[in-house]
Amino acid sequence: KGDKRVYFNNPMWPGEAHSLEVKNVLFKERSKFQEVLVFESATYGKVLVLDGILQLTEKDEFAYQEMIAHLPLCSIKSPKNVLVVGGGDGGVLREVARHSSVELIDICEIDQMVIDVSKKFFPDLAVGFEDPRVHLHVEDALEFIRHVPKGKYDAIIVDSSDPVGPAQDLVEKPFFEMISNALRPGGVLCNMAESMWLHTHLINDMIAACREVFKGSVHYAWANVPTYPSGVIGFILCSTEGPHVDFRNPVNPIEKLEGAYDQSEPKFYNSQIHRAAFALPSFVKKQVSSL
Ligand SMILES: NCCCN[C@H]1CC[C@H](N)CC1
Repeated sequence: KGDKRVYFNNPMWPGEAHSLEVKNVLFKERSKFQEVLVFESATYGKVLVLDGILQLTEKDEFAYQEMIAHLPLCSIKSPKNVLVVGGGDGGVLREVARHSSVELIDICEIDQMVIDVSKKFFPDLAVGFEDPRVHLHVEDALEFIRHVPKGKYDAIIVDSSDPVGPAQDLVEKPFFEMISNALRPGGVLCNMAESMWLHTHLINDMIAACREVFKGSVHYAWANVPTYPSGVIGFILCSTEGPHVDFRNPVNPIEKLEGAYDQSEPKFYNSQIHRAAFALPSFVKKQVSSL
């Protein structure tokens, strides 16, 4: 058939590979941290790839950006101060900005090239940077979080790439301890947590570390994102000791929020999907509860 394809094979998911047909390559350079690739796909719009790992496509990015933002923010009454770690494409910022109670959105992204590339090729995601509440910090999150005053944030969202390379430190206990310190009592963390089909050990290690650090509650949730490996992506939701957070009953339902950018509702997230995200297949329940 002669179509050109990019193959997403990686040692993290041996023996398998997802591929997308390429129409043309739009950008390919090495930043200080990683290779940044943008291509126009045949059927999923433009695609962002970091070190050979698919980060997002225009067609299905909203599933991930909405879930990682609204699962935590709809679980607490009126979030005010929010920190986004990673997320340099701006998609999570776009979703956080839907919450009118939010007054401050700090974002800490290590790679300026990701931000520049998103503004050039993914304007519907980079729109997130235009909100006046957004304060951009281009630096290593490990350094940034070390200097955050105790209890500053109501919610922290870690929109990281895979823990190989720049994001390696973001899945370890010292980082979680600094995150916990930066959250108020009853504050919430939402962390990208890979695939229940592919990353059992990593998920176990992350949940075990979170259970030691976060004395409120720790839950695993998941969503379908067709272009991520195995078609699903997980999230770990944690709350610090203090006012109880019941992640499975959103106290701040999205239905009553109006979009900061347009009046359209989120395209994937809603209160039923919120509840469903915490319903786990039995093999995962057993694995997670046994930790
Ligand atoms: N902000 C774009 C999404 C980044 N999250 C992805 C989740 C799946 C991973 N294999 C790669 C990063």
